[in-house]
Amino acid sequence: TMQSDKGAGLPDKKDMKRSPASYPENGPSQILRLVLQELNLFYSRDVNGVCLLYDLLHSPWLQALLKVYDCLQEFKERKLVPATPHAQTLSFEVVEILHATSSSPEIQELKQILQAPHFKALLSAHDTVAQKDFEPLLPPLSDNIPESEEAMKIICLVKNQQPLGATIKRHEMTGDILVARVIHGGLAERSGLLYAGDKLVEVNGVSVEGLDPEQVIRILAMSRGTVMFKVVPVSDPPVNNQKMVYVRAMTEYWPREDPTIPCADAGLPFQKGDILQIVDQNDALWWQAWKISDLDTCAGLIPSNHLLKRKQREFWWSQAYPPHTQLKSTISISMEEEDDMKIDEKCVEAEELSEDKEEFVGYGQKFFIAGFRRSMRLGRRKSHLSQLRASVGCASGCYNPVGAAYEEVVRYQRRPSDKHRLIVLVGPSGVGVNELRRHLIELNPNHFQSAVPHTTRSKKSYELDGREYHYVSKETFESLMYSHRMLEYGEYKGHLYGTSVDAVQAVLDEGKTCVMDLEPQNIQTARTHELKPYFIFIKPSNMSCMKQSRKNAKIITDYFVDMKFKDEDLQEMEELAQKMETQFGQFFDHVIVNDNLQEACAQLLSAVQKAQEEPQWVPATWLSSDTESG
Ligand SMILES: Nc1ncnc2c1ncn2[C@@H]1O[C@H](COP(=O)(O)OP(=O)(O)OP(=O)(O)O)[C@@H](O)[C@H]1O
Repeated sequence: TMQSDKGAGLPDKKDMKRSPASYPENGPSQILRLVLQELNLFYSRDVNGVCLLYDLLHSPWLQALLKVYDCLQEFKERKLVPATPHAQTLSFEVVEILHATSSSPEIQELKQILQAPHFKALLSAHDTVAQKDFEPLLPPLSDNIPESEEAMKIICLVKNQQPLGATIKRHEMTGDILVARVIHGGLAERSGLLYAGDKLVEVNGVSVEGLDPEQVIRILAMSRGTVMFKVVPVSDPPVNNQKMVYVRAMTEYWPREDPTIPCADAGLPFQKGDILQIVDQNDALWWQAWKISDLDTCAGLIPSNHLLKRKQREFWWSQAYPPHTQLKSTISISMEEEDDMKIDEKCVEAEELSEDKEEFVGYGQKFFIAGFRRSMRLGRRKSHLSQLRASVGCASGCYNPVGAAYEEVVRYQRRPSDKHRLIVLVGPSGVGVNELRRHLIELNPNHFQSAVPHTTRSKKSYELDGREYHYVSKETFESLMYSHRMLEYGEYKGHLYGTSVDAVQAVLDEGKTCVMDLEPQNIQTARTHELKPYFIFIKPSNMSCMKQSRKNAKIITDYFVDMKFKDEDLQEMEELAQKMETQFGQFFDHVIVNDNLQEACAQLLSAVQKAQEEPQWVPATWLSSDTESG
């Protein structure tokens, strides 16, 4: 019964839909009135619980609240314009008038309301909004401030045992102590209060006037908890709107050994090949950077590209950068005269034949692996020896240009549709580069492949063009050389041997991974966007381990066949590896120590898979040339 009764008393739905603002008589207070009328009927009939509900709904506070709600609804849709922006003044005037009028209880009440603090505050807020006066108002400056007076800022920083993250310097002309730079991610920078160029006036209440920067630093060092600075702020604080760049360090840098660094503590040491994120290049000489392997510390100072190149040039002659050579036992022989070479010919030729057999049957495989020929490997070494010889005693030939100190890099993730990256193994002669390469290819010969090298020697009866070698004329070979289409080449017994870019491309075009080894001098030739090579450095273990693991290993020389490693060979291999790392370490994407062969093979396989499947840092130019061509 209640439902039907209630329904009868309610306004019909059509009316309800209309906006309560335009018909306030249909608003909640009106509805309440109607509900109360209905409840009244039940009240008289004494239905259980109705009294309680009636009293609740009848309560004056609820009715007042709903009236306020109705009014707000009404005003919500109107654009409000203040009747006056000076309600406070008006209120004062009204109070004045009320004072002068004869007092009645109503007048007394009105005076009380108008003078109550919360009402005055309400009017004040009203006027502020009405006048749209949202700016803070500063007291006017007094007229007698001298022209030279500078605005000061007092800054308190809680040190908490961390460095301040700012450096200071003395202005050459004025002798003022200035904030030289604020280190990214450091305390000062995070506070957002101290800027490069701010002039220090006081530190912890001590005036710095006439002090040396070192003395100021001593004051700073003594303060443990809070440091208080009084500074004259720089007129236009520098804004850092540079985009962040990632670079590969092409050289190493040790701030503690650099007497020119403004603050050795703030320096960032790095090694060749480290990836750095440069966050500030505002200064022409000193940049700020993070090592991506160590992002939670604050940034450090590094020399700018220009400055580091200059430093490299200065240190150039004092550093040993000998070109990579092979083991001495082979060098000493090769450096001797032609006669020795002749004695040797038979041995090598015989050896090459036996190696051929090995390639066909020795490994019990049905496939053929090109590019492991002894003559080719020896030829390549020879070419470096001749380079070495040519540079001896030739002043201009000794010039080794210094490249960029940093190389911009980007993250590259190979998409499944992209060609595989070329895998290049680099290592000192005899370390096992070819052993590892051969093992990798044998693991999955359908996926891993060598490139077929070129030669100018004539084809032997049992060979096939394009299988052992591409047999080409000297002219063709030389034109490939001169047009930079040869990744490496050398001469052996009057014949040229080498691996071309196209031979590598042919493997990649088949959707396979090309695996090759290169002398480190040729790394730069191979570093192109079309091959996107991934360099793995194969390195010997320590002497005692090597002696053990190389007990039965044989060195390849062009003189002795199947010669065992002597201690000095191993010693020399270690030295060569060190030199290679010093000179070319920046190019190595991965390093494997070849001690236990099985372990080294497993590491190689996993590194190669990561190179193809996981994001890696590559020179930025590789990707920009991709977009240009695509
Ligand atoms: N981890 C290893 N344990 C034992 N012997 C090894 C290991 N790695 C390589 N060898 C052996 O060392 C010798 C030299 O290896 P390999 O011919 O691969 O050297 P390389 O680095 O290719 O040198 P080169 O460039 O002079 O040809 C071979 O007899 C090889 O079997």
